[in-house]
Amino acid sequence: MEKLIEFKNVAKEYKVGEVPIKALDGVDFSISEGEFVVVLGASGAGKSTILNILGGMDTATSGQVFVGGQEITKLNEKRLTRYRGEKIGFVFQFYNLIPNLNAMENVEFAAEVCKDHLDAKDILRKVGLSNRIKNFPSQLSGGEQQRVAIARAVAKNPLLLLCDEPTGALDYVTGKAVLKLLEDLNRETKKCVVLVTHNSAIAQMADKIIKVKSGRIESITINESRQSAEGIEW
Ligand SMILES: Nc1ncnc2c1ncn2[C@@H]1O[C@H](COP(=O)(O)OP(=O)(O)OP(=O)(O)O)[C@@H](O)[C@H]1O
Repeated sequence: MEKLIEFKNVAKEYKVGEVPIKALDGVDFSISEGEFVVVLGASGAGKSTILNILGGMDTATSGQVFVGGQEITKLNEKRLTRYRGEKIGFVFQFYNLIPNLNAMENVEFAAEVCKDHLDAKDILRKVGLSNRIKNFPSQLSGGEQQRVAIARAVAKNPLLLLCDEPTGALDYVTGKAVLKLLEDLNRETKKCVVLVTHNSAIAQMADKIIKVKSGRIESITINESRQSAEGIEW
Protein backbone atom coordinates (compact mmCIF):
# COMPACT_ATOMS: atom_id res chain seq x y z
CA MET A 1 0.00 0.00 0.00
CA GLU A 2 1.11 3.56 -0.78
CA LYS A 3 2.26 5.68 2.13
CA LEU A 4 -0.14 8.58 2.54
CA ILE A 5 1.08 10.16 5.78
CA GLU A 6 4.47 10.32 7.40
CA PHE A 7 5.51 11.94 10.68
CA LYS A 8 9.29 12.21 11.07
CA ASN A 9 10.72 13.15 14.43
CA VAL A 10 7.91 15.62 15.09
CA ALA A 11 8.03 17.78 18.21
CA LYS A 12 5.60 20.37 19.49
CA GLU A 13 6.39 22.71 22.31
CA TYR A 14 3.97 25.17 23.85
CA LYS A 15 5.18 28.01 25.99
CA VAL A 16 2.96 28.99 28.84
CA GLY A 17 4.65 31.99 30.41
CA GLU A 18 8.28 30.92 30.92
CA VAL A 19 7.45 27.22 31.17
CA PRO A 20 7.80 25.13 27.99
CA ILE A 21 5.39 22.20 27.63
CA LYS A 22 6.45 19.38 25.33
CA ALA A 23 3.17 18.18 23.83
CA LEU A 24 5.01 15.98 21.29
CA ASP A 25 8.56 14.74 21.52
CA GLY A 26 10.09 12.80 18.62
CA VAL A 27 6.96 11.33 17.06
CA ASP A 28 7.44 8.97 14.09
CA PHE A 29 4.76 6.99 12.29
CA SER A 30 3.34 6.40 8.85
CA ILE A 31 -0.16 5.70 7.55
CA SER A 32 -1.09 4.07 4.23
CA GLU A 33 -3.82 4.92 1.74
CA GLY A 34 -7.23 3.68 2.84
CA GLU A 35 -6.23 2.76 6.39
CA PHE A 36 -8.53 3.19 9.37
CA VAL A 37 -6.19 4.37 12.12
CA VAL A 38 -6.94 4.89 15.79
CA VAL A 39 -4.68 7.16 17.84
CA LEU A 40 -5.09 6.03 21.41
CA GLY A 41 -3.88 7.53 24.67
CA ALA A 42 -4.79 9.05 28.00
CA SER A 43 -5.84 12.66 28.47
CA GLY A 44 -2.94 15.01 27.76
CA ALA A 45 -0.94 12.35 25.88
CA GLY A 46 -0.74 14.48 22.72
CA LYS A 47 -3.43 12.89 20.53
CA SER A 48 -5.20 16.10 19.52
CA THR A 49 -1.87 17.79 18.90
CA ILE A 50 -1.01 15.04 16.38
CA LEU A 51 -4.39 15.40 14.69
CA ASN A 52 -4.21 19.19 14.61
CA ILE A 53 -0.75 19.18 13.04
CA LEU A 54 -1.85 16.57 10.51
CA GLY A 55 -4.89 18.67 9.62
CA GLY A 56 -2.95 21.92 9.31
CA MET A 57 -4.73 23.50 12.28
CA ASP A 58 -1.49 23.69 14.22
CA THR A 59 2.18 23.57 13.25
CA ALA A 60 5.06 21.43 14.50
CA THR A 61 7.95 23.07 16.35
CA SER A 62 10.39 20.73 14.57
CA GLY A 63 10.37 17.60 12.42
CA GLN A 64 8.64 16.84 9.13
CA VAL A 65 5.10 15.87 8.19
CA PHE A 66 4.32 14.56 4.71
CA VAL A 67 0.76 14.12 3.42
CA GLY A 68 0.09 12.77 -0.06
CA GLY A 69 3.64 13.50 -1.15
CA GLN A 70 3.56 17.10 0.08
CA GLU A 71 5.63 18.30 3.01
CA ILE A 72 3.05 20.25 4.99
CA THR A 73 5.63 21.38 7.56
CA LYS A 74 7.09 23.54 4.77
CA LEU A 75 3.86 25.34 3.84
CA ASN A 76 3.38 29.00 4.66
CA GLU A 77 0.22 30.10 6.45
CA LYS A 78 -1.72 30.78 3.26
CA ARG A 79 -0.91 27.44 1.67
CA LEU A 80 -1.57 25.62 4.94
CA THR A 81 -5.04 27.20 5.05
CA ARG A 82 -5.66 25.99 1.51
CA TYR A 83 -4.41 22.50 2.41
CA ARG A 84 -6.76 22.43 5.41
CA GLY A 85 -9.71 23.67 3.36
CA GLU A 86 -9.27 21.37 0.38
CA LYS A 87 -7.68 18.20 1.70
CA ILE A 88 -9.02 17.71 5.21
CA GLY A 89 -12.42 16.70 6.55
CA PHE A 90 -12.69 17.25 10.31
CA VAL A 91 -15.14 15.71 12.73
CA PHE A 92 -15.06 17.08 16.28
CA GLN A 93 -16.49 15.89 19.58
CA PHE A 94 -18.99 18.76 19.75
CA TYR A 95 -20.00 18.82 16.05
CA ASN A 96 -19.24 22.56 15.52
CA LEU A 97 -22.17 23.09 13.16
CA ILE A 98 -23.22 26.62 12.23
CA PRO A 99 -26.40 27.19 14.27
CA ASN A 100 -28.25 29.45 11.81
CA LEU A 101 -27.73 27.16 8.80
CA ASN A 102 -29.85 24.06 8.30
CA ALA A 103 -28.33 20.60 7.79
CA MET A 104 -28.16 20.94 4.02
CA GLU A 105 -26.66 24.45 4.20
CA ASN A 106 -24.06 23.36 6.75
CA VAL A 107 -22.88 20.65 4.37
CA GLU A 108 -23.00 22.89 1.27
CA PHE A 109 -21.22 25.76 2.98
CA ALA A 110 -18.20 23.60 3.81
CA ALA A 111 -18.10 21.77 0.49
CA GLU A 112 -18.49 24.63 -1.95
CA VAL A 113 -14.88 25.80 -1.62
CA CYS A 114 -13.63 22.37 -2.73
CA LYS A 115 -13.19 21.61 -6.41
CA ASP A 116 -14.24 17.96 -6.37
CA HIS A 117 -16.94 18.23 -3.73
CA LEU A 118 -19.82 15.78 -3.61
CA ASP A 119 -23.51 16.53 -3.70
CA ALA A 120 -24.73 17.58 -0.24
CA LYS A 121 -28.14 15.93 -0.62
CA ASP A 122 -26.58 12.61 -1.67
CA ILE A 123 -24.26 12.59 1.31
CA LEU A 124 -27.03 13.51 3.75
CA ARG A 125 -29.02 10.61 2.34
CA LYS A 126 -26.00 8.37 2.83
CA VAL A 127 -25.76 9.29 6.51
CA GLY A 128 -29.47 8.58 6.95
CA LEU A 129 -30.72 12.16 7.18
CA SER A 130 -32.60 12.71 3.93
CA ASN A 131 -35.74 13.62 5.88
CA ARG A 132 -33.96 16.16 8.11
CA ILE A 133 -32.14 18.31 5.56
CA LYS A 134 -34.15 21.44 6.38
CA ASN A 135 -33.66 21.09 10.13
CA PHE A 136 -31.39 23.43 12.07
CA PRO A 137 -28.80 21.95 14.46
CA SER A 138 -30.93 22.85 17.51
CA GLN A 139 -33.73 20.68 16.07
CA LEU A 140 -31.47 17.62 15.80
CA SER A 141 -30.26 15.13 18.42
CA GLY A 142 -26.56 14.85 19.24
CA GLY A 143 -26.20 11.77 17.05
CA GLU A 144 -27.99 13.47 14.15
CA GLN A 145 -25.81 16.56 14.51
CA GLN A 146 -22.73 14.36 14.40
CA ARG A 147 -24.08 12.74 11.22
CA VAL A 148 -24.42 16.19 9.67
CA ALA A 149 -20.86 16.96 10.78
CA ILE A 150 -19.62 13.74 9.17
CA ALA A 151 -21.59 14.54 5.99
CA ARG A 152 -20.02 18.00 6.01
CA ALA A 153 -16.52 16.51 6.26
CA VAL A 154 -17.15 13.83 3.61
CA ALA A 155 -18.87 16.17 1.13
CA LYS A 156 -15.58 18.00 0.64
CA ASN A 157 -14.28 14.75 -0.83
CA PRO A 158 -11.14 15.20 1.26
CA LEU A 159 -7.92 13.25 1.15
CA LEU A 160 -8.22 12.53 4.87
CA LEU A 161 -11.02 12.26 7.38
CA LEU A 162 -9.79 13.32 10.82
CA CYS A 163 -12.01 12.61 13.82
CA ASP A 164 -11.28 13.89 17.33
CA GLU A 165 -13.27 11.88 19.92
CA PRO A 166 -16.28 11.76 17.55
CA THR A 167 -18.35 9.70 19.99
CA GLY A 168 -17.24 11.57 23.11
CA ALA A 169 -20.52 13.45 23.56
CA LEU A 170 -22.82 10.61 22.50
CA ASP A 171 -24.51 7.77 24.35
CA TYR A 172 -23.35 4.19 23.76
CA VAL A 173 -25.86 3.20 21.06
CA THR A 174 -25.60 6.48 19.15
CA GLY A 175 -21.82 6.43 19.47
CA LYS A 176 -21.68 2.96 17.95
CA ALA A 177 -23.92 4.04 15.08
CA VAL A 178 -21.55 6.93 14.36
CA LEU A 179 -18.58 4.55 14.41
CA LYS A 180 -20.44 2.24 12.02
CA LEU A 181 -20.97 5.16 9.67
CA LEU A 182 -17.25 6.03 9.74
CA GLU A 183 -16.40 2.39 9.15
CA ASP A 184 -18.77 2.15 6.16
CA LEU A 185 -17.37 5.36 4.66
CA ASN A 186 -13.82 4.06 5.05
CA ARG A 187 -14.67 0.73 3.43
CA GLU A 188 -16.79 2.14 0.61
CA THR A 189 -14.79 5.22 -0.33
CA LYS A 190 -11.36 3.82 0.66
CA LYS A 191 -10.73 7.14 2.37
CA CYS A 192 -8.15 7.17 5.10
CA VAL A 193 -9.73 7.80 8.53
CA VAL A 194 -7.66 8.88 11.54
CA LEU A 195 -9.67 8.74 14.75
CA VAL A 196 -8.42 10.01 18.10
CA THR A 197 -9.85 8.49 21.26
CA HIS A 198 -9.02 7.52 24.84
CA ASN A 199 -11.44 4.56 24.53
CA SER A 200 -9.33 1.45 23.90
CA ALA A 201 -12.33 -0.62 22.77
CA ILE A 202 -12.63 1.54 19.65
CA ALA A 203 -9.08 0.54 18.68
CA GLN A 204 -10.40 -2.90 17.69
CA MET A 205 -12.00 -1.28 14.65
CA ALA A 206 -8.68 -0.06 13.32
CA ASP A 207 -6.20 -1.42 10.77
CA LYS A 208 -3.49 0.33 12.76
CA ILE A 209 -3.37 1.46 16.38
CA ILE A 210 -0.94 4.22 17.35
CA LYS A 211 -0.60 4.46 21.12
CA VAL A 212 0.62 7.80 22.47
CA LYS A 213 1.97 8.42 25.96
CA SER A 214 3.40 11.68 27.34
CA GLY A 215 4.03 13.10 23.87
CA ARG A 216 5.78 9.98 22.56
CA ILE A 217 4.75 6.94 20.58
CA GLU A 218 4.30 4.05 22.99
CA SER A 219 3.51 1.43 20.34
CA ILE A 220 2.24 0.96 16.81
CA THR A 221 0.19 -2.17 16.19
CA ILE A 222 -1.17 -3.60 12.96
CA ASN A 223 -4.52 -5.17 13.73
CA GLU A 224 -4.93 -8.29 11.60
CA SER A 225 -8.46 -8.95 12.83
CA ARG A 226 -10.28 -5.67 12.46
CA GLN A 227 -13.67 -5.79 14.25
CA SER A 228 -16.83 -4.20 12.93
CA ALA A 229 -18.23 -1.29 14.93
CA GLU A 230 -21.27 -3.43 15.78
CA GLY A 231 -19.03 -6.08 17.32
CA ILE A 232 -17.14 -3.93 19.80
CA GLU A 233 -18.29 -3.22 23.35
CA TRP A 234 -17.24 -0.95 26.17
N1 LIG B 1 -2.48 25.61 23.30
C1 LIG B 1 -1.80 24.97 24.26
N2 LIG B 1 -1.03 25.64 25.14
C2 LIG B 1 -0.32 24.99 26.09
N3 LIG B 1 -0.32 23.66 26.27
C3 LIG B 1 -1.09 22.94 25.44
C4 LIG B 1 -1.87 23.53 24.40
N4 LIG B 1 -2.51 22.56 23.72
C5 LIG B 1 -2.17 21.40 24.32
N5 LIG B 1 -1.31 21.62 25.34
C6 LIG B 1 -0.68 20.59 26.21
O1 LIG B 1 -0.08 19.62 25.39
C7 LIG B 1 -0.29 18.32 25.93
C8 LIG B 1 -0.99 17.44 24.90
O2 LIG B 1 -2.32 17.92 24.68
P1 LIG B 1 -3.38 17.23 23.71
O3 LIG B 1 -4.59 18.09 23.68
O4 LIG B 1 -2.71 16.91 22.44
O5 LIG B 1 -3.67 15.86 24.48
P2 LIG B 1 -4.80 14.77 24.21
O6 LIG B 1 -4.13 13.46 24.27
O7 LIG B 1 -5.55 15.10 22.99
O8 LIG B 1 -5.71 14.96 25.50
P3 LIG B 1 -7.33 14.90 25.68
O9 LIG B 1 -7.71 13.46 25.46
O10 LIG B 1 -7.52 15.33 27.09
O11 LIG B 1 -7.91 15.83 24.66
C9 LIG B 1 -1.07 18.50 27.21
O12 LIG B 1 -0.15 18.53 28.28
C10 LIG B 1 -1.71 19.86 27.04
O13 LIG B 1 -1.93 20.48 28.27
